[in-house]
Amino acid sequence: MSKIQLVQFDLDGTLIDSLPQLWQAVNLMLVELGFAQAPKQAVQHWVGNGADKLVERALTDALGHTPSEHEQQTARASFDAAYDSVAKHKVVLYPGVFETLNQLKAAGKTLALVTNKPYRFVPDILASAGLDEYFSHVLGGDSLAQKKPDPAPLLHVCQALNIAPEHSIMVGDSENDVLAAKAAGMRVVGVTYGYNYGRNIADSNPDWVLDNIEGLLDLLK
Ligand SMILES: O=C(O)COP(=O)(O)O
Ligand SMILES: [Mg+2]
Repeated sequence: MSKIQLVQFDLDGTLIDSLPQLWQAVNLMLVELGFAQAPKQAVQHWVGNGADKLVERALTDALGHTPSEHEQQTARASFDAAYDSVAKHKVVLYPGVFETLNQLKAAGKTLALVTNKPYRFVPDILASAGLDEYFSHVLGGDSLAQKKPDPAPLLHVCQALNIAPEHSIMVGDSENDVLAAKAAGMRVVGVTYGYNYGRNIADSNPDWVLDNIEGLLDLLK
């Protein structure tokens, strides 16, 4: 695996445990709209396809039906304001993240971040986590017309850096990461400690499954 030049990372559920802040923001939104709060596990299962889907899933659960365009827009504005106020609070990195990123950098790998989270939230979260100096490229879920599981963001990063997909690897916690990487012609590592709608990442058949991100260092030797 020494041929790998570029490592593309997912953010939520892979590098940081953002569920506490996402849960809090969803509940601030639900309360503002007059609904009951949602349990943490429900929110965990709604994360993965960006903020619009998170809001739509929470609203569908609260309303008992699919929200109208107007309901969705009102809720999304409420969620954005709430998440703006809490997203960068006490950002918790998973064990081994700094060590792994530092060693990959020291080994000369290029690192990129491809998240489905709307871009506007990402720089502050990275700065708060101490991760703002690591990535040559950072894409949010709304940076391009397509988001994961579409391969477009991963291929965009490869093209921008002039690195072939077979010389890149994706690391993520969700089937969206696995599907995007496979469609991009890239190998993929699934981490077991993230969200993935409460499902086992091994079921999505990533090329490797890791319980701790530090396992990457052995893989990429
Ligand atoms: O915002 C989401 O739904 C998931 O974000 P991620 O792609 O960083 O896991
Ligand atoms: Mg994720």
